[in-house]
Amino acid sequence: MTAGDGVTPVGREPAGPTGVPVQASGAPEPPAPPRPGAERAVLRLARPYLGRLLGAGLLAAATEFAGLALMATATWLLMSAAGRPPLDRLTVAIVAVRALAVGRGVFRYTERLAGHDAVLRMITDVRARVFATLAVRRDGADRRTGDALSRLVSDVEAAQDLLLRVLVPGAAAALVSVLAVGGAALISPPAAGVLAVGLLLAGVALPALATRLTRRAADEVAPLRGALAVDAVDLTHGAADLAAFGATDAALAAARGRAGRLARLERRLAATGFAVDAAGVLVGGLTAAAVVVVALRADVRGVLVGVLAVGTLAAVEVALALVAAARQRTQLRAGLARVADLLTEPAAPAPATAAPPASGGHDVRFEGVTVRYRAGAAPALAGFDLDLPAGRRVAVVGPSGAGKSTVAGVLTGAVVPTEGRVTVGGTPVSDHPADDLPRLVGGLLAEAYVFHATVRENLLLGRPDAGAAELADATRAAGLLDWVHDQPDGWDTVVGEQGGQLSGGQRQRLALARALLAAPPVLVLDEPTEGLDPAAADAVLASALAATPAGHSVLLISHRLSGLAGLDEVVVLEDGGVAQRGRHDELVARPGWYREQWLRQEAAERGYLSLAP
Ligand SMILES: Nc1ncnc2c1ncn2[C@@H]1O[C@H](COP(=O)(O)OP(=O)(O)OP(=O)(O)O)[C@@H](O)[C@H]1O
Repeated sequence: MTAGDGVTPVGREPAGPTGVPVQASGAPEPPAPPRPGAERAVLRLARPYLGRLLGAGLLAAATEFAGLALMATATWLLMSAAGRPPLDRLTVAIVAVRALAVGRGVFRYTERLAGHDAVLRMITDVRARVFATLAVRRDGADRRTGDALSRLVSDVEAAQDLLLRVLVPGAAAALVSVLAVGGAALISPPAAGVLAVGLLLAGVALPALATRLTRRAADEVAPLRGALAVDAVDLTHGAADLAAFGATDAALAAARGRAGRLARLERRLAATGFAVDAAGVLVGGLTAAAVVVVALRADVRGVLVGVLAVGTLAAVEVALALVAAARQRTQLRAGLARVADLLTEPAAPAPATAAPPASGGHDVRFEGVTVRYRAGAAPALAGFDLDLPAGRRVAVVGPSGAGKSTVAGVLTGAVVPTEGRVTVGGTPVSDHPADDLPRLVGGLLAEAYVFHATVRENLLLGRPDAGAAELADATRAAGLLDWVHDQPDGWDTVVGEQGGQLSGGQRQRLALARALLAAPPVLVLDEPTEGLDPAAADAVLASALAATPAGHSVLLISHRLSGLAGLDEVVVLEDGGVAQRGRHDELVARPGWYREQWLRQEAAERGYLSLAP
């Protein structure tokens, strides 16, 4: 039962690589280089906050400039004070030092406030877009919870860091470097030339070197983190199965291998970072020395030489922020590319036209629907036709893999047909607004999720405004009411994560009750009695059908043929095509898969087979 899991058949695949393809050895394949334009795709979402970001950038530049000016003025003040001049010659400098010290703190504070305000607003948009895309994404690879979580949390933070740690400080450092050269030129143009060279080394050459040295390792980090998040989810959720198959050690070893590789990469990145930082300090010292020599040769004397030396050290330090920004940018590339993959994808299958609302009724029609999940593979559904006018009840049966769940997936919009179309109320499913379709079509889909909440909360998801009587009716129809009454906490019984504190049958009944409570006009029931013994299955199916309001249509997907006698039509699917169709008694009378299977199931369930030799 895989069709309803949300997949995109061939030709509709979303763009871009996802996660880390893991080789049998457990070592991740080298990542594809992040595609260009990822930053642009993310930054496009920052547009509404451009004013705030510009403000933050200017405040950051003001902070750095105040720091630089503070160092230069303080140096001038200290050196001048050593000559014991009259106090009034120092007054302006004293006031300037105080003002710059206070101003720097104020600028820094307001810059952080403005920058974070803009970025947190933008991140909210990014997260909402990423979440919306993940929620409807149709390729199997991205159904991995860990990877999705990693994209939502750490990759999205890359977008935040791109602005706060790369663009804003980078732009501020570049601006202040230019101002520093201008300031030095007022004292000595040749010294300013040397300073410019030093700043170019610190702000251009070193960042380029840092990028070159760390790019490859950095590109591997984000997908590896995603893979580790997948490991964490698999190891936790699959712990019992891994133990049952004696595979725990191998799975742990593979995860440990990835964790070790991540640690090695991060160590390498840190070591390269330290080396580049050390080179930055060296550049600062050498530039200051060269500036002093050139200034002395240019006849600059006394206090101003000291101001130039200290100012140079401070300016180079400001320019070195560009090294940190470049390093950060390199490390963010892969994460940004993973986010951009999702941002550049349509968040949901957009309606082609403004769809007419539910006034079209809820007649359902499948017209030549073909679904092909993979290129070259046989179609899961081939030219499937079905009429399900309002009030009709149809069962789709057939052997495993025949395409039954795919029919349900196409009807609920989870699977997009490769050819043909499905209409509800005359409007193609893909043209119904995403919010409207579940009100028309819904029910119990394959692998229905039961939440870690109370029985009541799980049920109310189907219809939030349901009253006590409606809750009881739906639960009774699903055969779960006695169990609820037997629980000490009754409706407030917590069912555990993924319904883990329920038996398989109880979980299925709870999901069925929720579907019955929701009572959409087109009720899809995909294997509603899975996990129940034959007698219970017959009883539950009968009561569920009886509880469905007249006028509502039912599409029942089932591998059991019992209890179908009351339905208007039974469609037998084989290899994606319709092999037989008719009412139950007609099909039982005719030779074919249905009759054979019916006789076999009847015999097995009545225990006759056990009497066979
Ligand atoms: N998400 C998917 N990706 C690729 N192939 C898929 C996917 N879902 C289903 N298929 C393939 O499509 C075919 C039909 O699958 P489907 O789940 O519709 O069959 P089914 O009749 O419901 O089977 P079952 O009774 O075992 O649940 C199968 O061959 C299956 O392998």
